[in-house]
Amino acid sequence: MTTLVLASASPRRHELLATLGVQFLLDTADIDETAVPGEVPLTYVQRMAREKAATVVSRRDDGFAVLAADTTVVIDGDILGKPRDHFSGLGMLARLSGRTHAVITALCLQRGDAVWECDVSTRVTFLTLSREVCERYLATSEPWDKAGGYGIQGLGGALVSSIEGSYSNVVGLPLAETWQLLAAHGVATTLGGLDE
Ligand SMILES: Cc1cn([C@H]2C[C@H](O)[C@@H](COP(=O)(O)OP(=O)(O)OP(=O)(O)O)O2)c(=O)[nH]c1=O
Repeated sequence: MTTLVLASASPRRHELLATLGVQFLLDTADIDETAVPGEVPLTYVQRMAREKAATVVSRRDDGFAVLAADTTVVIDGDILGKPRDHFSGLGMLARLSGRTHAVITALCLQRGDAVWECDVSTRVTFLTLSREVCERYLATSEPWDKAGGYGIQGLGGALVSSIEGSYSNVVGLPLAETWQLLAAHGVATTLGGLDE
């Protein structure tokens, strides 16, 4: 029997994976999240997820499968990670205001030398935001640990006029694709008690 390890410090990912009803352990991978100059967003998130999984796999023996994910916000081809400070948070919200962006999550499942990957993209459209609204949102604790400087699952949901695609993907772990990835590779065979 394979033990699943979620390589993530994100409380949202912990909660979302627990929602599937699968058993798992937690570990974290501290990797350098700097993008390579010229790296396209999809290549970047895939590389991040792969590096997180590989870091945790290297600490475990063969009886473990490791799941890792990386989520980023993409607008005009640019990667918006977590805001460094108030100024960068303000810049991110100003760029997202009144426009549609993509939220991409890459998933990586690794067991021994075998690596399986998939990625999911959701289109998110923001309301037009006044400077005052941006400032008030940045005064909350929400933006700082989240790609693009907002959390759709919190007050940030009030900034979003519509989404197209997976909601759980925006929060950091697309549930349908995660379930499919785990089931396809025999890591989890029941979904909340239901057979796959
Ligand atoms: C856009 C958006 C992102 N996020 C979060 C999901 C991710 O946790 C985070 C993006 O950073 P990530 O680097 O993907 O993840 P993380 O550093 O939080 O956790 P770990 O690498 O240990 O797994 O942004 C939200 O919670 N809500 C949102 O609406």
